[in-house]
Amino acid sequence: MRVAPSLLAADFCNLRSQLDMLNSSEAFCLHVDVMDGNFVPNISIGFPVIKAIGKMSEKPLDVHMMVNEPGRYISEVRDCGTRLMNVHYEACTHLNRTLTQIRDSGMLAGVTINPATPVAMLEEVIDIVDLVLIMSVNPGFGGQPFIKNSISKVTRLREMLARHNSSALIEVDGGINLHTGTELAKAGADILVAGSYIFNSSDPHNAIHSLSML
Ligand SMILES: O=C(CO)[C@@H](O)[C@H](O)COP(=O)(O)O
Repeated sequence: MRVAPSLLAADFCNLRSQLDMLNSSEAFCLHVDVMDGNFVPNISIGFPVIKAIGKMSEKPLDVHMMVNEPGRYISEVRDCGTRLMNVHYEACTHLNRTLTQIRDSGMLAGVTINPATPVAMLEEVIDIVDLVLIMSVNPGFGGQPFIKNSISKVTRLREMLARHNSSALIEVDGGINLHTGTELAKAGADILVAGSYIFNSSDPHNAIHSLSML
């Protein structure tokens, strides 16, 4: 299993040491949450901080834009050294255009769906995405309980990808631990995003390792 630690749960007073730990871990990429206080109720970090993270990270950045109309920020996200930009289905008026522009900018394009959004809504864009992120909590906060129907959404998405002969990856984010991660692995998830499970652990390195063994 590929593991994407969510930096939202990291100790921002000690970002350098947190990134050193992640650089030497089995993490596949770093998941960076951007919140605008509008699409989601919370506000997190912006481009100057992400750029600094990009300079220190040896892992690719997976930037999750919890922002209305994220297409306005494609060049800023790319200039932070981002490998993959995730935008919400619910936040883009012109989703096809935004995903195409992300790819044209040289990044991989990810589309994200909220817990209440059916997988079927992705049918018309699935051929132009590199990754689908299924939110297994309502976005905006770390530490929330896992929403169980996310598991059957992974199954349905796996079927859709097969029908389209797509190699897009399936990422799941929110309430991930060894138990929920095991269920998601069985359903066909490729990447697990985890915040609290990793950063609240007394041994974050080992927490990443344990998820990577699923
Ligand atoms: O995007 C989000 C929340 O909006 C997530 O990335 C959380 O940060 C995951 O946190 P845990 O549920 O693993 O604590």
